[in-house]
Amino acid sequence: MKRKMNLRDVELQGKRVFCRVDFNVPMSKGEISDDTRIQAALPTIMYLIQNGAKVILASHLGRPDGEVVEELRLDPIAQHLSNYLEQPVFKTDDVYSEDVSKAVGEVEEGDVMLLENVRFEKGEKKNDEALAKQFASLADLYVNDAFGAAHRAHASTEGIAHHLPAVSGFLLEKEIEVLGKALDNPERPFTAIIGGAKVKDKIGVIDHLIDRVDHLLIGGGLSYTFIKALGHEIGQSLLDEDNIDSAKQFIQKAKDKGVSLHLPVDITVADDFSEEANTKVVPIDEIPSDWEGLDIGSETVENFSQIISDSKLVIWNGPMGVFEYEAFANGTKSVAKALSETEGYTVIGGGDSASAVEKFNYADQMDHISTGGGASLEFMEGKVLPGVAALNELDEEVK
Ligand SMILES: Nc1ncnc2c1ncn2[C@@H]1O[C@H](COP(=O)(O)OP(=O)(O)O)[C@@H](O)[C@H]1O
Ligand SMILES: O=C(OP(=O)(O)O)[C@H](O)COP(=O)(O)O
Repeated sequence: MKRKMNLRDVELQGKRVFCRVDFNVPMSKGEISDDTRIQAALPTIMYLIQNGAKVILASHLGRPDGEVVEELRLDPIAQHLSNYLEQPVFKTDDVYSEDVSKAVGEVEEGDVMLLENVRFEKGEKKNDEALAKQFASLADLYVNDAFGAAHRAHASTEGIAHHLPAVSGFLLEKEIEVLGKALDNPERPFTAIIGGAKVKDKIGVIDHLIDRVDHLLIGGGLSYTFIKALGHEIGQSLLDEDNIDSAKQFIQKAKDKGVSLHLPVDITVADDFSEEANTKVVPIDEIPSDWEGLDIGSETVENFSQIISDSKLVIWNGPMGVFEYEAFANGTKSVAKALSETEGYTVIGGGDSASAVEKFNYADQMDHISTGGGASLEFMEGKVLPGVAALNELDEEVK
């Protein structure tokens, strides 16, 4: 198998480098509320600086849909980044214009420039070839370090790669390596934990993982469709009627393949979807008709924790309950704790699971927390990520 080229494979000294990063960070009142993605891009940016590149960074923020949205300008991000780098970050007011092109011409070795939010341009999301060529005209080399946006075929994530030598940054490379190894050559026992709210969104992941894992643990809102598929009544719990048959098929497929599919055995039910609701823990075949399941119960927590503890590799995507409310956070918190304690390698697949791990202060104890929610889900579904596919390959064969 050939491998994608990375930063170490190319000469950077004096080169103008267009580096796509994912600085799509949560903002609140103009302030960055979580800068994980900015920090995650630092190794690549610092390497470019230290190796004498002229660095032109590009990112999207939010979904401005081809219009200039003042609140989505990247100025606070440029400021924040400049604090980390301890050097100025020159921010342009346009994404692409004659002024931008001129300013780029003045960037010197070791300088860092940040273009305006690429989604202010209509052509970005359309993967417009003219815009991709304009981006390419600014540089000698393209580096993609935006794993969080690698599932998007946009002008700055995919199109540009056809017009310049194109290599991966360190973050993108690590994400692909960790997730790829888990799927292709996992240490065993290999356990996947899938939770969250929507069965529909997780079907592809479950389908792909069931062929690879030893244990599949299912919790959270989507587990009720499985419990229903087993023939139990689930009261007011979340149900995806259209996918009961898929759940049945997965239960059968797991049996056929010898994969241990673990569903909750008990549930924390509530008489209302609120923090103040009355709650109790019941076995899955005793959910009262006017109550709803909002977390996994204590026996399930014990089962899941034991399996996690015995695993060599664990991938987790989706919370076990409505962890935003303290009353229903125990399952998610306990699974996070079990992951923090296992000797196995632990991978958090972005999105809500990553927020939960942060919230409960277990982030430092995880081996890898993906910076991409949608991107890691698509990767775990076995889909090709366009932002990765477009990068150049090295001719040398690797094992
Ligand atoms: N039993 C449940 N009933 C309703 N919602 C739930 C339940 N368990 C988890 N959730 C909700 O699921 C949401 C996350 O779902 P989803 O977007 O599918 O996960 P992810 O972002 O990890 O992929 C959380 O906001 C959580 O409150
Ligand atoms: O935040 C992102 O996605 P994620 O929340 O699924 O990780 C990425 O920056 C992609 O953004 P998009 O879903 O608007 O294309």
